[in-house]
Amino acid sequence: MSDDSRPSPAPSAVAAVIPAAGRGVRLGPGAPKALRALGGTPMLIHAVRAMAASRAVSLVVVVAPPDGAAEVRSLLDAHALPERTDFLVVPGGASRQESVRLGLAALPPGHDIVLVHDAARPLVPVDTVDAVIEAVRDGAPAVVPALPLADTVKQVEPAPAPGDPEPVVATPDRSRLRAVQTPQGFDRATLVRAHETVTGDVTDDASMVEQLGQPVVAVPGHEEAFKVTRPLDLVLAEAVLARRRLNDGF
Ligand SMILES: Nc1ccn([C@@H]2O[C@H](COP(=O)(O)OP(=O)(O)OP(=O)(O)O)[C@@H](O)[C@H]2O)c(=O)n1
Ligand SMILES: C[C@](O)(CO)[C@H](O)COP(=O)(O)O
Repeated sequence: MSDDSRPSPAPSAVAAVIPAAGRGVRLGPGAPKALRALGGTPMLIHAVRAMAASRAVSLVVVVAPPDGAAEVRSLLDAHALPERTDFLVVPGGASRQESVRLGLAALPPGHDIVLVHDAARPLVPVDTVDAVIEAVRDGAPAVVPALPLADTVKQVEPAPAPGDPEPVVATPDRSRLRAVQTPQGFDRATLVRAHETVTGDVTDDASMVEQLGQPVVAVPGHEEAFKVTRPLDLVLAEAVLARRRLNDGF
């Protein structure tokens, strides 16, 4: 049989882990951030739909606030979600890293590619999700969606005394810096090893893979994949959603 006549292997199954267990302190007082409304629908539901919008994603694991797993299950039941996707809910931990680890531990066998996506990035477009998956399928152990920076970045030293200005010590070359988003995509075994091995504080999963010495690559991110962190981000998210609804004619 020639190479051309061989059937192509089935593409690896993809699961998405959505850490949604944070309080959202920077957003201000209220319900846990992932449960707050955006366009009348909980932010988490937007994030779940964004992952399930990819036809490659067959399982979504939601990592709920530690005391909110039942509420999250009810929310998933109450909102329309694609039937081709399975959903699991597990309680989260005290840090994002811990929550992702708990989500990974709940993954059944059979999903060789894992996306990790912040509930706090509810509006990531499906093309970005698919671009990350494609890069993992092409052989990268870890993939991040990333954007060039719009601002010049300064490195500072701590202020000599509280309230004093911070001394600027360097201006890194902006052309080589990227602002990194989610979903980050991984070969599952690599991500599991990273979470078993790396113990220090980190702010994203790809940096754990970097610490293993494995390559991480960046694909283009999207401006609508921004993270809802502070109150102004919620205003922007509402505006993006309103624009989408206008464009879609509903
Ligand atoms: N213990 C935690 C902390 C954070 N997250 C999740 O990690 C993502 C990114 O975190 P961030 O935006 O910092 O959310 P919060 O931790 O909720 O925000 P803050 O730091 O303002 O409290 C969010 O989807 C958040 O729910 C989590 O699952 N478990
Ligand atoms: C994972 C992340 O969204 C990539 O930019 C980011 O690092 C999360 O940071 P946070 O301070 O926990 O929101």
